[in-house]
Amino acid sequence: MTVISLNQVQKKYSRIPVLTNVTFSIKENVITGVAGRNGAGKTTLLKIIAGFMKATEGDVQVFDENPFGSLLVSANSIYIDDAMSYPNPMKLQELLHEFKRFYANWNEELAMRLMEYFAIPFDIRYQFLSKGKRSTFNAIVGIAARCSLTIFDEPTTGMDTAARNDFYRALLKDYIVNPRTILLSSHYIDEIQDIIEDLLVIHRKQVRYHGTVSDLQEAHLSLRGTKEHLTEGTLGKTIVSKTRRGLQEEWILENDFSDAERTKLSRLGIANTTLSLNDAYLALTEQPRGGIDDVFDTQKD
Ligand SMILES: Nc1ncnc2c1ncn2[C@@H]1O[C@H](COP(=O)(O)OP(=O)(O)OP(=O)(O)O)[C@@H](O)[C@H]1O
Repeated sequence: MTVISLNQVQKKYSRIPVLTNVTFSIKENVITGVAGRNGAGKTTLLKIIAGFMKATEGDVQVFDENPFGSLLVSANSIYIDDAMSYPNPMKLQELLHEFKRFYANWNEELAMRLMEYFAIPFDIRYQFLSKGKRSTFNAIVGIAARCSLTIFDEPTTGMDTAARNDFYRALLKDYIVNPRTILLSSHYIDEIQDIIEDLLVIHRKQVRYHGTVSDLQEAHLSLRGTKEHLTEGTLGKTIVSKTRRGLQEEWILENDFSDAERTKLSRLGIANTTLSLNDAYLALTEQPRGGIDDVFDTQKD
């Protein structure tokens, strides 16, 4: 069953477009990573899906309804980010009590066990928690709510490495037993790659990629060699990026090489490897040509 469906969605802030022609759909019970450079439009997209803001144009369907103002969507979804706010006077234990009333699938025992594991005091107000502990508390709420649609927008902001690892592990363990549709935005692809099945990449206001992690990795090839050999071996190919590596260069290209073309690469002494997910993602979203090297390159050709 399709849980989220966007068709030709556009979003403008004060007439300035930040999302254009966004079309994709997400099936039930899949964990999808949402990635993109700073300012790409991830938060805007996630808030449109959560029903917090309206798209300027296009059709948005969540659980077969327009999420904006939908009771069905708000009752079955949770949106967690680092800007959560709760009523000031309430202590965490009182908040947890309220969540139990609000979220139909709330698992109190799990919430309590996670609070204890992450050493979060119950008898304190949210605003007095440290930055990392706030994120951890929000993450616990996101997991324990067990909503059919769970949206985490950069949930690990401020968490230390151990807490980040534990959060992703807890989320995955709970998801395996209680599958739901999860959107998880992060700038750290390495951290989420073991738990996501699909990746949605927003770039230049549009969907640059939506598909499986493995398909993305196979879509590109990394080649290392001298500039002359690389130029000869990649004639007519689409070059995504070029980076200096000492005396050699690393070029990332779209992977449409035939067997004969790969043989030619070997003959020229060019090493070819598939990319890590993070490198494949960077290849999609970095500037073409030399990237940051160009800034320092005073001898451009
Ligand atoms: N309320 C707003 N009014 C005007 N412009 C906005 C507003 N909110 C966001 N923007 C702009 O919309 C664009 C997308 O912002 P958004 O927060 O969705 O990006 P993001 O991908 O989540 O960024 P980041 O990775 O830095 O968190 C940015 O250029 C941002 O400056």
